[in-house]
Amino acid sequence: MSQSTVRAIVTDIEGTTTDINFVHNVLFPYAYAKLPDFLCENAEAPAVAEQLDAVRRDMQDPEATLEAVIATLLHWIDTDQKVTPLKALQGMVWADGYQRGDFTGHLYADVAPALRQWQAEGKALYVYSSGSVQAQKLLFGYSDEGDLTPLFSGYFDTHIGHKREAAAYQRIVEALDLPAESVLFLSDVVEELDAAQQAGMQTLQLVREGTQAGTRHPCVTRFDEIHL
Ligand SMILES: CSCCC(=O)C(=O)COP(=O)(O)O
Ligand SMILES: [Mg+2]
Repeated sequence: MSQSTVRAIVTDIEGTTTDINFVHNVLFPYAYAKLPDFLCENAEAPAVAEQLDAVRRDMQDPEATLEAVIATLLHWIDTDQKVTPLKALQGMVWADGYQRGDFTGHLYADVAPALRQWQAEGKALYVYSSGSVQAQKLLFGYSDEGDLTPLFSGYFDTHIGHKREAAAYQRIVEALDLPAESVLFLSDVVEELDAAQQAGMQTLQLVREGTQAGTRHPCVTRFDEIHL
C-alpha cells in the first residue's frame, strides 16, 4: 500500500468492521423469524411490493404466491445468498429490531477510533457491503459505539454490482471521482480484494479471529495497525 496517497477508504462490513457471528447468529436469524409476518402484513406497501416483484423475477415465476416467495426468501437466508431484493427486505425487518433495542450493530473495538482518526485526517469514508444501504446505515447508526453515520460520505450495496466483480469497484471509483489508486478497500474476503485490485484500488485484508490470511494482499488483524 502506498500510504501517503490514500484519499478515500471503502470498507466491507461482515468480517471487517463487524464479527461474522453477529451477522450470522443475530441478524440472519432475526430476519428469518420476522420476515414471514412482516411480508404478510406489508405485502401491499409499495416499497415491499417492489421487492416481492423482484424476487418473483429472480424465481422466473411472475405468478408466484406470497407463500412461495417467502419460502424462497427463507431458503436464500439459510444459504446466505446475496440477492438484492432479499437484502432490501432484510434491511426493512432489521430496522424494527434496531429501533426496539433488540440488538445493536456489532463493531470491533478498534473500528470506531480508527474511523474517527481517518476522517479527522481528511480521508473520505465509504461502506460497500452486500447488505442494503438501509441495513448499513442501521448497523452504523445503532452501533455498539453509538451513531457513527456522520463519519461516512456514502454507502454502496449490490445495486452497484456484486462484490467479487471488478466492474463494481470501477463504478465505485467513478462515483467517488478519485483516481482508483487513491482509494483503499478493506475486506476479509480475498476474492473481493482481487476484484478491487483489478479496478486499480489499493487493498488490505482484515484477518479477524477465526479467518485465514491469504497471500495476495497485505494483511492486518485490526484497524489500528493501518497507518495512512
Ligand atoms: C449491512 S449489515 C448485514 C450484512 C449482510 O447482510 C451481509 O450479507 C454481509 O455482507 P458483507 O458484504 O458485508 O460481507
Ligand atoms: Mg466481509
